[in-house]
Amino acid sequence: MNDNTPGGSATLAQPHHQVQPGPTVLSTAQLVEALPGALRKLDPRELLRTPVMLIVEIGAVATTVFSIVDPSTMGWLVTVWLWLTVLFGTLAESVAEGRGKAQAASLRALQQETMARRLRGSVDHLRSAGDLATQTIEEVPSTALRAGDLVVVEAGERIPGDGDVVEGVASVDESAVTGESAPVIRESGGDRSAVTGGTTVLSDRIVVRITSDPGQSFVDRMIALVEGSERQRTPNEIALNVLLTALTAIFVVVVASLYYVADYSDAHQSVLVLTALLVCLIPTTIGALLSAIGIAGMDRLVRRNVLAMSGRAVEAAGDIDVLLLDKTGTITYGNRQASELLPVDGVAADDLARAALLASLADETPEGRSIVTLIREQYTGIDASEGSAGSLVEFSATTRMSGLDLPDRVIRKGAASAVASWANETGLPAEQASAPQLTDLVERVSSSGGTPLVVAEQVGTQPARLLGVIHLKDVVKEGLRERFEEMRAMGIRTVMITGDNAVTAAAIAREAGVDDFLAEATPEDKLALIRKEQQGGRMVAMCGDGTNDAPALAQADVGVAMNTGTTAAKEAGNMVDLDSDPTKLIDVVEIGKQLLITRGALTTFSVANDVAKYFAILPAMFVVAFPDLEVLNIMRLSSPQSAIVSAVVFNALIIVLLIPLALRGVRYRPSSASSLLRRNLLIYGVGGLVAPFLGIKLLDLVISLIPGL
Ligand SMILES: Nc1ncnc2c1ncn2[C@@H]1O[C@H](COP(=O)(O)OP(=O)(O)OP(=O)(O)O)[C@@H](O)[C@H]1O
Ligand SMILES: [K+]
Ligand SMILES: [Mg+2]
Repeated sequence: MNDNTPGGSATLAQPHHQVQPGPTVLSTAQLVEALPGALRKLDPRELLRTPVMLIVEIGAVATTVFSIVDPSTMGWLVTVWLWLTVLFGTLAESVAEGRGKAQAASLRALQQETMARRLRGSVDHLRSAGDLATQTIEEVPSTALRAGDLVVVEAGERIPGDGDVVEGVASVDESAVTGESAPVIRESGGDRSAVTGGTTVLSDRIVVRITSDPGQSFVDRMIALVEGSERQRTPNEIALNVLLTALTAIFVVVVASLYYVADYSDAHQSVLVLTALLVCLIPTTIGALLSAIGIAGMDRLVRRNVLAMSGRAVEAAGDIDVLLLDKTGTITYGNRQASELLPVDGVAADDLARAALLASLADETPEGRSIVTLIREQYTGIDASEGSAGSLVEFSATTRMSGLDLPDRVIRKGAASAVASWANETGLPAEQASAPQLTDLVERVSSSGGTPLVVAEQVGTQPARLLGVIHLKDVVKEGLRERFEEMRAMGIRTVMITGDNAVTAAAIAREAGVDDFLAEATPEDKLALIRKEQQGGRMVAMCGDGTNDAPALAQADVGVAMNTGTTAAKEAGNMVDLDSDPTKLIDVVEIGKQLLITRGALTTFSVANDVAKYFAILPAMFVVAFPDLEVLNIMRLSSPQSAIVSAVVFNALIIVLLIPLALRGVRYRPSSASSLLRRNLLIYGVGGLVAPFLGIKLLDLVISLIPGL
């Protein structure tokens, strides 16, 4: 299993795969499907979230009562169209939600109950008792699994729940979740240990520690996400909603006082006319489409295989200044494999091999296992039986070393600087800890982009001896350079952060085409770098895959975890990229910007529209009482009644016409914020002012043909 199969999916060469373009018009099927949901949303308690639409509904109730008491053609026309206005609003939201339904249905198929083979006892207890997979096994339904349970999964079986591989290596078919058919490697110890419930093991046998309780799995969260049921409104969206509500409240007061003013000046206005006026003046267009815009933004991300757990992060992505990327597993495929052993002068190759083997026998990381494989293949006959008497010193990202403590000696392997300072502590003089020959070997490996692990041994209480270097190789993912260039054009600086040494980091940074790098970084350093950037007022995105990236992923404004990464990383970030493609951030940024622009454009359009409608209705209402208002009657509509009905109909139709735009998003082209603003004000502001004049005039020509108007 230790071949060089990329750990990520193989989709990197074609980052924009399978993105269906959004609809340009609504299909009848879509509308019919969305209708039941739209009707349910007419419940006033649901409408409380969008007070603008609640006011329209109250208005519709008022005109219904009015029309029953005092029936007229105009009364019923206004009433019907007011109800349609509310319905079009709920329909927009329902259509937006509907787009995720098919995907949710296929995800639900992954949740079917399977039998799981659960091990009795804790992992440590089982491990000390021998091979995990031969322990007592009980069959339980997958729904009975709880976080902490251990299960065995073999080739051909479905993984019964989310978890981390604690023993073994397997190739896994994750296509049901990621849509990518190439199998991925999942293995214990490293950053590729997380498995998703519902995916299938293709080869070998793994022991998985379940990490989620029923109902809280990754697939559960995905379903909630694509259905939009868990959508939290973002601070921006809430602020805009408050603004729209305030505007609505002002118009309610204005129109109510108009009732008295009109009465006083003998130009009495009916509840019907005033309600129609109110609905035309309040920002119904954006009120109706606001929620659909947000849902559609999340949906566009899902279509690009990115799961955003928070809408706030999607909006933040629109303003990103810096992108930090972990190296191993993010920029590279994360399959660091031992490729050669390089002993220093005076050390026999077999002695280095034995020490390296001893230091790796119990090392469950992919690096450790690949060292064992290499030595077993190339240095046959090395005896490492004494290893069983030793105790493992596990690798940690903080010490950057691992090894074995034997009764008579201690063996360490790890990052050159870490091993050098350890050797120094055992009494090895500093100049010997960085002897020129060893430094040469380290340089040689590093400058090729490889990771050097220095191997050292301390016998008794003597100073440690440095034996040589293990060359770990990793492969940079394809197509990164062009995409990082695109980011540069968008004004985003890319910085690679790695626990590796500076020379390796520089080589990989050059190959991948990032702007800058930070080497020998501990998890704390990664976190500190993000804080520093944020304190400088910059918005930071972070892409990572490892448990050691988790704090940084949590701190970043946008934290994108690779799907190949650990459970800890996926839980810490606010997005997961199912394709494990760090350059996917470009799409995330574009969608974030597009979301903000679409909301701004439709708000501008909505308000401009309402201003224009004022000129259609007010002259019509008062022209009989005040003939002087004739100068304002620039639209020359056929009758006051027809004018009012036309305005109400236009107000409702414009919502339906704009649903496709709300769902698809306003087109985003990289350009400066100010030119974007200018362009949008021009199109949506001026467009919003002109549209009602044309629309209402045309409607009036038709509506005036109706008898009684
Ligand atoms: N199994 C291991 N035993 C000893 N040392 C290791 C082992 N694995 C990695 N190292 C050393 O520790 C350093 C840090 O490794 P780690 O996987 O934490 O990197 P990182 O911080 O995630 O950065 P990146 O993923 O970007 O390379 C490596 O560069 C390597 O020198
Ligand atoms: K309106
Ligand atoms: Mg890593």
